[in-house]
Amino acid sequence: MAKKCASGIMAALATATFGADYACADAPFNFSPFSTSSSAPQAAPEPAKSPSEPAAPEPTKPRNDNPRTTSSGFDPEALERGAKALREISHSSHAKKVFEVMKKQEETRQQELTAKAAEFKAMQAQAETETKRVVYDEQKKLAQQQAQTKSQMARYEDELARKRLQAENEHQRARNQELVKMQEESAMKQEAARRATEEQIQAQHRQTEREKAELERETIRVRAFAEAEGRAHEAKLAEDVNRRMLVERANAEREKWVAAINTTFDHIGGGLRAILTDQNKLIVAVGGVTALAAGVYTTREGARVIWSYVDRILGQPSLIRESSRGKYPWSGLFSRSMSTRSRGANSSGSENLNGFGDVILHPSLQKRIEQLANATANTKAHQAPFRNMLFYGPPGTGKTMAARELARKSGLDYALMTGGDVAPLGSQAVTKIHQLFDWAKKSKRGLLLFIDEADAFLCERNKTYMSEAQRSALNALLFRTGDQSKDIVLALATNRPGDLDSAVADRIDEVLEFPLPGEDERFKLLKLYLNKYIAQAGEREPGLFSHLFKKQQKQIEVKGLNDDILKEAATKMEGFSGREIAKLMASVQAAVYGSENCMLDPNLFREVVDYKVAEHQQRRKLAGQ
Ligand SMILES: Nc1ncnc2c1ncn2[C@@H]1O[C@H](COP(=O)(O)OP(=O)(O)OP(=O)(O)O)[C@@H](O)[C@H]1O
Repeated sequence: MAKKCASGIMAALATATFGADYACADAPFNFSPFSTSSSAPQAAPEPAKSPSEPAAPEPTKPRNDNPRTTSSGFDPEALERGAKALREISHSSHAKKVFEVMKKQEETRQQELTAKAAEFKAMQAQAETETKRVVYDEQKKLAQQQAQTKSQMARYEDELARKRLQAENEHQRARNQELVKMQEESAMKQEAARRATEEQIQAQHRQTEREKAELERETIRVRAFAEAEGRAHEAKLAEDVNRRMLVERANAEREKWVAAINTTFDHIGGGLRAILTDQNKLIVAVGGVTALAAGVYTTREGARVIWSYVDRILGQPSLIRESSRGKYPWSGLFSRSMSTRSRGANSSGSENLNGFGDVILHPSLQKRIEQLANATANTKAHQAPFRNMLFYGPPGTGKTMAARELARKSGLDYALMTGGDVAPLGSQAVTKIHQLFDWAKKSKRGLLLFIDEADAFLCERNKTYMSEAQRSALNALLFRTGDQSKDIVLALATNRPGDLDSAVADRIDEVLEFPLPGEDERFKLLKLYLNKYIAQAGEREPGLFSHLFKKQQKQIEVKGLNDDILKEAATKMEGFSGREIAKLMASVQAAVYGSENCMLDPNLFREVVDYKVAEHQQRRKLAGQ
C-alpha cells in the first residue's frame, strides 16, 4: 500500500512539474490512480528507419475529457492529486515506510535510468558506428564508383585518343598520298621540262654544229685564200730568179736547137729527094711506115690489156695513196733499196738529231711511240695479235709522220689511205675495202694500215647525212677488223676523235694525243726545217737518176742566224703546228730566193716570221679561237 502511494505521489508530482511528456517518459512509475497520461511505456528511440520501410502507427494518447490546462499549458490537477496523496501519506501510519519505498523506488528508477542512459549511449555509439560504417561504405562505394568512372573516363579518353590518332593517321596518310601524287606530278613536270630542255639543247647543239661547220667551211675558204695568196706571193718572189735563170737557159737551148734543126733538115731533105726520084724506094718506104704504124698500135693495145690484168692481180688497191710496199711486188725491192740509201744519206742529219726520223715530238710522246714500235716488233716476232691505235690532235702535228716512223721502227710495211677517198667510191666502196684488206694480208712483214682523216669515213653510223654506201663501207671495215689480226695494225688519225663510231672506238687498243708543239719542239722544228730548206737547199736528193730528172736548187748562204734568233722565233710562234712551221721555213726559202744576193740574214728571217705570226693570228681570229 505504501509502495503504491509513493508511486502515485511521484507520478502526480512529476506530471505537475514537467507535464504529460515527462509522465510518458516515466512509464514504470505510472500508477493508475494518479496518472493522467498514457500508462503504456514510452519506447526507446529507434534507429533511423530506411525510407522504404512502412511508417509505424502513431502511439495513441489517452483521452482527456476535462482538460484543465491553463493558457500557458500548465495542468494543476496533478499537483492537486499529489498534494492530496501527500496529505494522505502524512496522515498515514505508514508514511515513513512510504517514503522509504519511494526513496527506494526513486533509486531503482535512477539506476534504471542510468542503465537506460548507458544503453542509450551504447545504442547511440552503435548508431554512430553504424552511421560511420554506412558513411565508410558509401565513401568506399563512391570511391569505387569514382575509380570506375575514372577508369571509364581513362578508357574513354584512351579510346578517344586512339580514334584521334587513327583519324590523324588517316589524315596523314591522305596527305602523304596527296604529297606523293603531287611529287609524282612534279617529277613528271620536271621530266617533261628536262626533256624539253634536252631537246632545246640538242636543237641548240645542232644549230651550233651547223654554225661550226659553216665557220669551218668559211675558215677553210679563208685559209685556202690566204694560202693561195701566200703561194702567189712566194711565187712572185721566186719568179724573178727563175725568169733570169730561164732566160739564160732558153738562150743556150735555142742556139743548140737551131743548130740541130738545121742539120736534121739537111739530112731529111737529102733523103726525101732520093726516095722521090727512085720509085722502088718510094714503095718500100710507104709499106715500111704502114707496117710500123700497125705494129705500134697492136703492141700498145696488147700491152694495155696485159697491164690492166697484172695491175688487177698484183697491183696496189686504188684506195692506197702511199705505201712502203710500192705499187707492185718487185717495186718493193727497188724502193726499199732506195729508202735504205736515202736513210743512209740522211743518217748524218735528222735521224741523229732526235732519234726519230724527221719527226719532232714531245719527249714523252716520242718515248711512248718508241715503246709501241718495240712492242709491235716483238708482237710480230712472237706471232701474237697486233694492237690497233688511234692518233688524234690538231692538224699538222705529225700524226702521219709518226705512223710512218712507227711502221719503219717496228719493221712493218706501211700503207696510207685517206678517209675522204671512200665516200666518192659509192657502191664500189665495199669491194675496195675488201680488196684493200686482202692486199694488206699479203704482206709478209705485216702491214700498218694508216687511215688519215678517219672521221670522214668512220664517223657515227646513225648520222643522218651518212650515205648508204658509206655506211656499208664502214660495216665492211668493222667486219674485217672484228677479230684481232696478226697481219694488220690499224692506225687511225683524226682531228675529231669524238666523231668516231663507237664500234670503231671499241677496236682501238692504244690512244695517243698529238698536241701542238711546245716551245722546245718549235725550236727543234725550226732547226730541222732550216737545215732542210735552207742549209741543204743546193744539195741533190740522193737517188740513181735524180741528177737527170731533178733541177738543182741554188745554194743559200746563211749569215748570223744563231740558236738565240731561232729561240726568239720559237717563242713568238705560240700555237703553230708542225706543218705551219715547215711552211714558214718554205716561205723563208722563197724570200731568200727572191732576194738579190740569195742570202739569209736575221733581218730577213725575222721579217718572214713576223709576217707569218700575224697571218696565223689573223687566221685564228677568223676561226673564232
Ligand atoms: N712533229 C713534226 N715533226 C716534223 N714535222 C712535222 C711535224 N708535224 C708536222 N710536221 C710537218 O707537217 C707536215 C704534215 O705532217 P703530218 O701529215 O704528219 O700531220 P698530220 O698530223 O697527219 O696532219 P693532218 O691531221 O692534217 O693529216 C709534215 O710533212 C711535216 O712537214
